[in-house]
Amino acid sequence: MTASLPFRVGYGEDAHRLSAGRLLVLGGVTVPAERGAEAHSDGDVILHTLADALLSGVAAGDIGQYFPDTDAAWKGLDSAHILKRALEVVRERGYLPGNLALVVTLDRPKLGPLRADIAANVARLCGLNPAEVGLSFKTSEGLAPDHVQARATVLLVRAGD
Ligand SMILES: Nc1ccn([C@@H]2O[C@H](COP(=O)(O)O)[C@@H](O)[C@H]2O)c(=O)n1
Ligand SMILES: C[C@@]1(CO)OP(=O)(O)OP(=O)(O)OC[C@H]1O
Repeated sequence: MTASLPFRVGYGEDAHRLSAGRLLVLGGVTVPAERGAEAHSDGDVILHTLADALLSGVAAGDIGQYFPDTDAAWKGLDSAHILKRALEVVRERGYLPGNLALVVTLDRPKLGPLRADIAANVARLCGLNPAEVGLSFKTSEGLAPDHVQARATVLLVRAGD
């Protein structure tokens, strides 16, 4: 792919069921919670959705193609590795992340007190300033109390511009 466009946009989503005995990891930060995400990996919906958004921005598929959940090698995987691979693909195609807009839907616990920590860690993993990481939290208003979900939009900027 030639980097013909100065900017590209990417979008991603991910959701996991909440279950007892699992850690709740969001943006690489372990959140004190009674339940965590059921998943093949660590179930970090922020990093999964972000990696999918990055890949979609350069039309490079999705994380399931790079890290199939049928492969035992990825069991318990730290999702920072998934994000790292997606960032490499974006760079190989001539782009860099500009800013990120993330939304997490979770009824409990409240995530507001962890907003700065999560944004700082996501920024660090992406090589960005925390001011480039927008993080919104929503409850499902009790409509989906047993899941955690994230959505992300990313701006990609042509490298070297
Ligand atoms: N897990 C969550 C969910 C929401 N918040 C914050 O609560 C406020 C109200 O959210 P609604 O979904 O009821 O509109 C909002 O300020 C969210 O940031 C939260 O901290 N943790
Ligand atoms: C990350 C992978 C691989 O460990 O598994 P999960 O942790 O279950 O996550 P999901 O968001 O369903 O998608 C991608 C998978 O291939």
